[in-house]
Amino acid sequence: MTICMIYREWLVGLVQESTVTMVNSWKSIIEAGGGIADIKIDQHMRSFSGDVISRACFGSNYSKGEEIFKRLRALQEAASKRVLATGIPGARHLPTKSNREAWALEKEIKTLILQVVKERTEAGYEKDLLQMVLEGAKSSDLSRDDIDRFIVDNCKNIYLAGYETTAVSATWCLMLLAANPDWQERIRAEAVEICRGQIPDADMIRKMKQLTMAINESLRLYPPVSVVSREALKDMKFGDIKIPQGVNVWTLVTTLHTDPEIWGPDSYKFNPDRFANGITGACKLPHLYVPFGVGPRVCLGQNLALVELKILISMILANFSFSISPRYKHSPALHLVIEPGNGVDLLVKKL
Ligand code: HEM
Repeated sequence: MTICMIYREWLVGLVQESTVTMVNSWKSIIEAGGGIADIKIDQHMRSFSGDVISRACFGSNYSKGEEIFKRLRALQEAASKRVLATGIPGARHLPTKSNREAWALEKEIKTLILQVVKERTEAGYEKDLLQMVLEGAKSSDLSRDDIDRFIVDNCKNIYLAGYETTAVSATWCLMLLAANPDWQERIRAEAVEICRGQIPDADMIRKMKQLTMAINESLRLYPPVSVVSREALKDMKFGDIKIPQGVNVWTLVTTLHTDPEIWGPDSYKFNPDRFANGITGACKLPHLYVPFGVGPRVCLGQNLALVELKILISMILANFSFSISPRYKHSPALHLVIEPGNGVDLLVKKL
């Protein structure tokens, strides 16, 4: 067995555990509600993806990982408020109340991460992402302070890149399946036939073609990351447009993903069948579909994210049926990711 396969099995195992926890929590809520429940699903999806990323990152130091991630989430909220609230260059250096709160959180996060690192170094080897970061730091020729910063920054990056994006993707996909019961039924039939009452594993999710098509379509219509950006490292020219060195070029993902020139006249419609022959069959050129970005800086966690989405959604479909609740108000909003402005409310029944 190669190292890659060992890691894949380990990751699939921990996604399965987090999924079972999520599904059991819905079963309890539905039982308490007498067979049906009106659930705002956003927070449940966040707990699921937070659980996966804490375990993937911090292995057996997982409960301390959760503490760190709780503070990172608070920091992320504070940061998005600060950016939206002022917009004044340099304002993030002023000792305002919210800045002081953010600085205190930063300090706590650093202390907690370095505490886990110390425990880990004393306890020995584990196969999690923290271990990979530590080994990356060890093989560099950075100074002690820079090593600490490297470790703290990488742990923060993994969390910020992998938590909200996966949670919001699952939320949008479930909303679309609730609004399209024919597709919900098709994917459920596929999941039930392939899994036969078992928890889906890597082989099973590979066989789930309809589910893959629906996830692709959901990431097309609601890509969590709205902009893929690149800085011009030298003066460049695209056609007639001159781009001076240092300028950031933003590609608007939603615009690319819904252009009728690229996707055809039904570009705003939920139609997973367009992915029946993969991404190349769905649009004019495959690099116009970029939910995970493109090129050498493409998302490092895309395989993990797809495993998470496939195991979670197929398990939910095998255990529950659901429709849109009358409480739901459709209002996609751009915060750090494109998320449902008022959350997603589903009426969920146990099968
Ligand atoms: C559905 C979920 C996810 C979506 C839609 C997503 C999307 C993206 C996008 C659009 C980028 C920028 C790529 C570019 O500039 O070309 C990115 C980068 C990145 N993502 Fe994800 N991501 C997801 C989940 C994850 C997960 C679960 C992890 C980690 C466990 C992760 C780790 C990263 C990292 C480390 C980068 C930076 C790569 C680099 O700069 O070299 N992502 N992601």
